[in-house]
Amino acid sequence: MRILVVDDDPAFNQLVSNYLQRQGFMITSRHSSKGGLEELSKDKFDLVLADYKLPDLDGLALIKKIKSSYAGLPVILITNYADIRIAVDSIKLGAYEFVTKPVNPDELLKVIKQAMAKSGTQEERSLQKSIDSSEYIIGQNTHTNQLWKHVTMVAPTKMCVLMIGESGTGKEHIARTIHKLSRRNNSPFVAVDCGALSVDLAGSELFGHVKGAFTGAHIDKKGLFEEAHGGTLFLDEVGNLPYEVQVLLLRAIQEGIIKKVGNNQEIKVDVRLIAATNEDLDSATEENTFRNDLYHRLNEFELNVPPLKDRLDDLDEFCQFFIKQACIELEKTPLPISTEVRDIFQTYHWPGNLRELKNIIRRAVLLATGDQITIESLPTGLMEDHRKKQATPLAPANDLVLQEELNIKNHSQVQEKQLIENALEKYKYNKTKAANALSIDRSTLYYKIKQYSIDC
Ligand SMILES: Nc1ncnc2c1ncn2[C@@H]1O[C@H](COP(=O)(O)OP(=O)(O)OP(=O)(O)O)[C@@H](O)[C@H]1O
Repeated sequence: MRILVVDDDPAFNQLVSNYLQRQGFMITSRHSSKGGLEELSKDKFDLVLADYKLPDLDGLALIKKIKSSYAGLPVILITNYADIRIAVDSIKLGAYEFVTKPVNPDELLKVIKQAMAKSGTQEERSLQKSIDSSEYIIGQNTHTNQLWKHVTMVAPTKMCVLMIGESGTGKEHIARTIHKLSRRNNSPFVAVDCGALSVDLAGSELFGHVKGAFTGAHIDKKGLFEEAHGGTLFLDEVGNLPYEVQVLLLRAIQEGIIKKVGNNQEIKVDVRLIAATNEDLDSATEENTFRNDLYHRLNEFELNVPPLKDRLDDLDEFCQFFIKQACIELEKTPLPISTEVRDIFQTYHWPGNLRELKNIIRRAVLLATGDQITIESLPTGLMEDHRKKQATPLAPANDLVLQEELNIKNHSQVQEKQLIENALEKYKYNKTKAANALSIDRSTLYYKIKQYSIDC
């Protein structure tokens, strides 16, 4: 395996090169970006290790150049910890990882091995089969730009993050990105669907059990907390957690100590928690279905993830991204979407959000026969929705009267705001009832209240 080291500090360069050679790698080292790029044009490498501070182009500019000519080649950036923003930018530009100075050789070796395992050999890369599923689209939308800023700010901390958003908006993707941008990125990211944790099994799933603890416990088992030790535990659909399990979870978070089922021995765990919900947990605490203390423990930092229909300005970028992914997976040549399809996408309300868009595009790429994606490759449900919308034009805003069956998903932003205000007023600011009347879930209502700065 060949590694290109680009660093202008001769002592550091020598040290890293010697260490990696001892680990069995073939090393070529250069002291500038220009030198590094020359090497890449002459020879094949499996990985580039680049310092940020270089005498000509800086590390970020170097990553850009490498990614434009050798897309699948993993690059690891070396920065000072004080340069955390640069490190974050490097990930956005496609770096596999960043390592901070002073470099711990074992940590470096681990990251290099992970990068190589993920990207495969030069031959595999040249087949362009690898999909970088960790790529994160920030988009143009003001709200999602702000969201990205918050993601990068909270990532390096140990704060618990609570994400609120509809299904398919990208909550797990954000959780993985936070983990990747954190200092825990060399330890595991473990995800659990809380709705699937039954009262009977939750203790054993979260904290593990010892052999003989209950009927069927034939061997000792590690729980999710232990598996995520040193890393991040992602609690998806946390609102579905049975009440009894919430108590167990709170204790584990507060004390950082767990006990396996059937054993009294205390085990210390170091886990960062990220939770996600598509419910309004605030109301759930009022209704006593979610513990208030757990809610506040998880909600040290809140992120609101908008539904796709509220970030349609990002739709084109997501389309391109998902087309690229689908084409790599299905071994097809990238193709654009027709203007007609684009118009349909722009007026659709996307109840399944990014997941729905990704699936529709994947299907369309598979079915496409010509040189672009046309309406023939769209699912019938989407086309029917479009036809219905065309057949029933919207009533002018001043004619609108709130009706129980009104669905706000079909209205413009001005109309939407008015409808939400009317619904809130009608139901005396009871958000559950207002959301029901508007046929949206409570997390969307909360998001919209914030979006339109509605006073309630
Ligand atoms: N910012 C993004 N950039 C690129 N892809 C994204 C982004 N956000 C989401 N995706 C992709 O969209 C799909 C849906 O995202 P994800 O599974 O994270 O949604 P979710 O909100 O966690 O859904 P659920 O609540 O149903 O679990 C995934 O395939 C994910 O990779």
